[in-house]
Formats: sequence, structure tokens, C-alpha cells
Amino acid sequence: MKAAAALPVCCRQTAAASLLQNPYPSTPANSSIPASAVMRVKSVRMMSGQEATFRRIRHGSKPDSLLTAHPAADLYSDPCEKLQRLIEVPLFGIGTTEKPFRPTKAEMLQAQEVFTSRKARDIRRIDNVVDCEKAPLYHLPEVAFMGRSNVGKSSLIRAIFHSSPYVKVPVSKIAGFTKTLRFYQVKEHFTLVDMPGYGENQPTYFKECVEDFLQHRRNLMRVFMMYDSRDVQFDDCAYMEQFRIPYAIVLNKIDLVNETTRLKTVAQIRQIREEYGSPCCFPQPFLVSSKTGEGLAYIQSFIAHITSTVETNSTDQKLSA
Ligand SMILES: Nc1nc2c(ncn2[C@@H]2O[C@H](COP(=O)(O)OP(=O)(O)OP(=O)(O)O)[C@@H](O)[C@H]2O)c(=O)[nH]1
Ligand SMILES: [Mg+2]
Repeated sequence: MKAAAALPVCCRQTAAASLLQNPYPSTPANSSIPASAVMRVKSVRMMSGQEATFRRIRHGSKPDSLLTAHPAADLYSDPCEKLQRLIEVPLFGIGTTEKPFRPTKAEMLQAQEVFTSRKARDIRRIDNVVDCEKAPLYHLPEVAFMGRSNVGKSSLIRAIFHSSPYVKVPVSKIAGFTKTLRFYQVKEHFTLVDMPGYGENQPTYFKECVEDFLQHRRNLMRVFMMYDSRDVQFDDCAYMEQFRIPYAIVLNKIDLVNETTRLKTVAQIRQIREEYGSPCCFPQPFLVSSKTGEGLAYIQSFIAHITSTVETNSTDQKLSA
């Protein structure tokens, strides 16, 4: 396939440079969400003890369920839905055909079980390659996590596997830590792929490695475009739109930003989709914290849903097919 566009770090030399210049401005000019509505948002504090409990579960020796361990906590509610309650303008859903992903608690518990391992081989790393042609096609659906260095891709995968004590996902505070495509197989259901980050300390072979993967991987169901909630620039989405790669936006590290910042970013995503069309972008962004576990159950459910591992009836199938 011809390479007409490249990811932002490489895009200056490509024909798609103009498309990528600033397709998603950081301050939408005509946002239909009034600034006053955003500013009226009250800051909501995190539930006390939530982070500590999540840590205990993550490092505990026996597999546990994040959801059942928090019967009273809001770990299985969608942080995005909480934002929606604060304003009247819909944050996502353009027209009448788009419905947000709303798994029930029972469906979330089922998804949680998918990511829980009781044997070492249930969930495991199966490959670690630079050249995606060297990674076999596993005949399983694949989902991949991409984004700039240090946004927390590996940390999110580690958090997703928190009930699987046998699988180790290396993370580091040093940007550019993950240098290869790392494939994790989840039982006989699907594979998750952790990708090298771009920007700071990106590997020299990044373009070949990641673009080949994105353009040629036949089983790739969805790419999670990850951002650090403190510094969101949607300049890389144009690449996904151009190559028609289905993706969903993930705002990680929400523990580090307040409700107002979250709301502004989500409003910006809505604006972008309206202006740009964004047929490949899943309408609903996922707000998560790999550190506290907030939003984790939602993204676990979404992965289980799009890989047809857990049926989620509350979703418009058209959006996630
Ligand atoms: N506060 C907070 N810190 C986080 C969160 N997620 C990741 N981090 C921290 O961010 C740093 C980078 O995390 P990684 O998961 O290695 O980031 P990455 O995107 O995989 O980075 P590369 O492999 O370099 O592309 C680490 O110090 C993590 O502890 C989060 O949700 N909240
Ligand atoms: Mg990494």
C-alpha cells in the first residue's frame, strides 16, 4: 500500500502534511458548548481510598476482581458519563444513529473475567518484534495501543491485566521505553499490542515498524489512540482517518486533571468529530487512569465487546462492528 501520510513525527516530509498541520485545533473556534457551561462545572474529588485499594488488588498474589472488590465505588461507571451529567449539550452522539457504549454491570463483570488468569498461560506475552512481518498472524482479533511516548500505553495494558499476576508488562517513567511491538494473547480470545511511542526518544525504525503494522495487519479491529489528559493534541488522528483505520480515543492520567479540563477535552473531541466527519473515530472517548483504575472496567468491556468475546447488548452494534 502506498504511504501517502505518516504519523506526526514523520509527516513533515509527506504529501499529507497539510492535512496533518492542524486538523484538530486545541481551541475549537465555534464550539457549540458554551465556555460558561464548562466553567460552571464543579470540581469533583476522587473517592477516598480508591487508589490505595486498586494498588492492593494489582499487587495482590491472588487474582481478584476490581469490580467486585469495589461494590460501593464508582470504578464501573464511565467517567465520561459523569461529565455528561454536568451539562445539557450532548458530549457525543451526532445524529440519532450514534449511541454511547453503555455496558451493564453484569457485562462489565463478564469482561473482567476475560482479563483474569488463573494459569500462567491464560494471558501471556507471545511476541516482541520490530518488523510486523515477523509477527505471525494469530488468527485472533487484535487491538493495539498507540500514542506519544510516556502517555501511559504500557501502564494501561498493565492495569487491564491487573487480575493476571503472571503476565508482566514493563513500564517506565523514561519516555521512549517500549521499543518493539509487544503482543499479549488473552486466552483464545484476542491479542493486545503495545506499541513504541512517538515523539521523545522514538526509535529510528518507528515509521516502518508502526506504519507497517497499522496498514497491513489484517486482524486489527481497533486502535486505541492514547493521550496524556494534561496535554492533548489530536494531530495524529488524521493519519487514522486517511487510512480508514478504526480507532477510539483514550484520555489517560485523568487522575492528574480536574473535571473542567476533562470536560473541555471531551467537548473538543465532539467538535472535532462534527467538523472533520471522523468516520473511523469511535464517538465516545474513554477516560481512564492506569493509576487509580478509574474508567478501566469500561475499556475492558469495550475490548471484550469489539473482539466478540462478551456480547454487550446495550451498544449500538453499528458503532463497534
Ligand atoms: N498519574 C498517572 N501516571 C501514569 C498513568 N499512566 C501511566 N503513568 C505514568 O506515566 C509514565 C509512563 O508510562 P508508560 O506506560 O511507560 O508510558 P508509555 O506510553 O508506554 O511510554 P513509551 O513506552 O515510552 O511509549 C510512568 O511513569 C507511569 O507510571 C496514570 O494514569 N496516572
Ligand atoms: Mg510503553
